Amino acid sequence: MSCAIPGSWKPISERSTQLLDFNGVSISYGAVRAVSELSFAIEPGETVALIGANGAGKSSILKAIMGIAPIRHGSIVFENGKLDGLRTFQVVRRGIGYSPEGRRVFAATSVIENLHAGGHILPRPQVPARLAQVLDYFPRLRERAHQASGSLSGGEQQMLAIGRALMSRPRLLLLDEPTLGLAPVMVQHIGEVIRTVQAAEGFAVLVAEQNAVWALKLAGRGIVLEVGHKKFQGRSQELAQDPVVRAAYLGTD
Ligand SMILES: Nc1ncnc2c1ncn2[C@@H]1O[C@H](COP(=O)(O)OP(=O)(O)OP(=O)(O)O)[C@@H](O)[C@H]1O
Repeated sequence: MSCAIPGSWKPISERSTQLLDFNGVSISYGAVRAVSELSFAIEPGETVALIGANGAGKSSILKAIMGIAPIRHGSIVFENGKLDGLRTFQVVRRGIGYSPEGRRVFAATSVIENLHAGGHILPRPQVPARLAQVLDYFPRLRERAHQASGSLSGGEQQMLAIGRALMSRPRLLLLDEPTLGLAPVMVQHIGEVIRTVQAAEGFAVLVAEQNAVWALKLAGRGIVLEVGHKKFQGRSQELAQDPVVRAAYLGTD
């Protein structure tokens, strides 16, 4: 097994400004082991891509951070506080936003109501300003503010899911398969919006994606997973040029 570890990648003990420390974490669903003793860290403001085939464990990692998937071993530390055992709303309160796989917008309620749901941890007086800011980031959502969310296109629902996650002003944004099922033009647009908002707000992003080409363009670093194990990690450019990674995960050789 080859593993690209660039010079800039330092062991956790040598880092000073770590935002998230995912440390030796195993995730199991009954007898099914989804992730085995996996470790990685995220620094403030950076974007990290989790890539790998179906069932590699990408979603489970995000769900474990959000307190949705069960952690069997290891610990998850965010800004020096353990997340283990916290419920999802408590994780959001700590500063992590989550856009789940499949968007999971509340279909019968309006765009505005969905966004309000994402902002429930904010002090009430701050909600209108944050709502206006998120609608500035996504003008299409402003145009559709009072429309039922279930009537939006797939791309618009994805924007809504990201906008809802942004409402809580996260310092780490988790995105699960944000390009799934979207047309190429929308895939590109979603990437541009994420980059623009991130530049404005400075949060870090952890994105789980099967579209490895897109994810490695968005992210500075990538972690390639195979059945719950880290197979490769490195700077995105290096991974994108690695012949083994290209053949196995990028559909190129
Ligand atoms: N709720 C669950 N109950 C039992 N097994 C599960 C559950 N969720 C995930 N798994 C299993 O855990 C493993 C990892 O799944 P996970 O969804 O994390 O992978 P993934 O890389 O995100 O794949 P996908 O892109 O298909 O979502 C798979 O073998 C999957 O079948």
